[in-house]
Amino acid sequence: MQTPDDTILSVEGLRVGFGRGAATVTALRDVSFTLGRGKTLALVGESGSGKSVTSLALMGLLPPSGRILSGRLNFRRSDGTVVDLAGLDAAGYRAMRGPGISMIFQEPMSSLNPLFTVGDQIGEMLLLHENVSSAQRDKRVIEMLELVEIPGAAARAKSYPHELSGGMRQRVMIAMGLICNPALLIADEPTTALDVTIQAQILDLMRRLQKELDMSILFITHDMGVVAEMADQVAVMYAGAVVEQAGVLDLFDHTRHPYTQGLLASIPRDDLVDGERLVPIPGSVPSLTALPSGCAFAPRCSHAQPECHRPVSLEEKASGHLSACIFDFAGAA
Ligand SMILES: Nc1ncnc2c1ncn2[C@@H]1O[C@H](COP(=O)(O)OP(=O)(O)OP(=O)(O)O)[C@@H](O)[C@H]1O
Repeated sequence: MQTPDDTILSVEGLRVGFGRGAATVTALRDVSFTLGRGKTLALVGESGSGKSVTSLALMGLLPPSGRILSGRLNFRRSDGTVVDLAGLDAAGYRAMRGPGISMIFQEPMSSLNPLFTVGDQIGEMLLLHENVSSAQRDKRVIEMLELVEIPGAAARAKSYPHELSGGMRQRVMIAMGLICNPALLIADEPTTALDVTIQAQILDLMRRLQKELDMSILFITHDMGVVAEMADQVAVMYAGAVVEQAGVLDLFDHTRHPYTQGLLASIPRDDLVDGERLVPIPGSVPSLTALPSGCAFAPRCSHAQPECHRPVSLEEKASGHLSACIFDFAGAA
């Protein structure tokens, strides 16, 4: 399939398994989504739906027990050529990380080395990917710390991670993610560990940097409030597959998949009036080793019919709005 010019990433039928032979557990069953150039796609879903495994597969960072079973991960490089990331070897991935795709994680303390200054760690990323002198490296590190609005950047570059607050550490992680000017940034719950004020500042910063650096962002979150603030497009995951993808307004206003409707009905909102209650989705996420046949959400779905136990795939129900439900519920949640 051709990747259109305005698409930076097109994931098609990604399947990832853990373990070997008959004991293989398929964690991603058929993940498909597209991300437009310069846009933010939020990947949303409950815990265990496969968001992190998707991002690790994209980065070539699956643990040794995990492997891509099938699928294409078409990524458009800055020079316009398209590469299938699933076909890269270790050296190919190393070259791609940094200038092509870079990732920031939820918990900076586990990603930063406590024994090195933050300046050294940001600079190391640059040395891995670009042939720069140590003076150029130090200059770029300080410029980067200024870009992520760390006050007293030159002095802060000499700090160790434990000397910084949680919000400042997350800014350092963003600086590390951006120093090689990536075309695509994968942000895995980057603000979950922060309090709401700092979270808002980090989200503002990411939006500003996205515009300035013309970057595409794959934003992983389970927080629909963050989705509403950050995303242009949304892909909703359930039990290792994407069940709905649409533009953010379309997804909120014309929710088509019953699982997404359930997710939206179960989040706290400011506009609930007295007497209105949050409605949790009944039941729990199925085990990957005992998935029902057909639609994996059917056992929890109030609209389920006998035909839901036949295979179902993600299909375009309206322009740019895809849903993996045999019915079409295009109302508000
Ligand atoms: N190393 C592993 N070995 C075996 N199974 C794994 C491994 N890593 C993840 N999985 C399984 O893959 C599935 C998807 O996990 P993943 O971490 O991607 O979910 P998630 O949507 O990111 O959840 P969370 O929001 O809690 O991070 C889960 O069922 C998980 O148990």
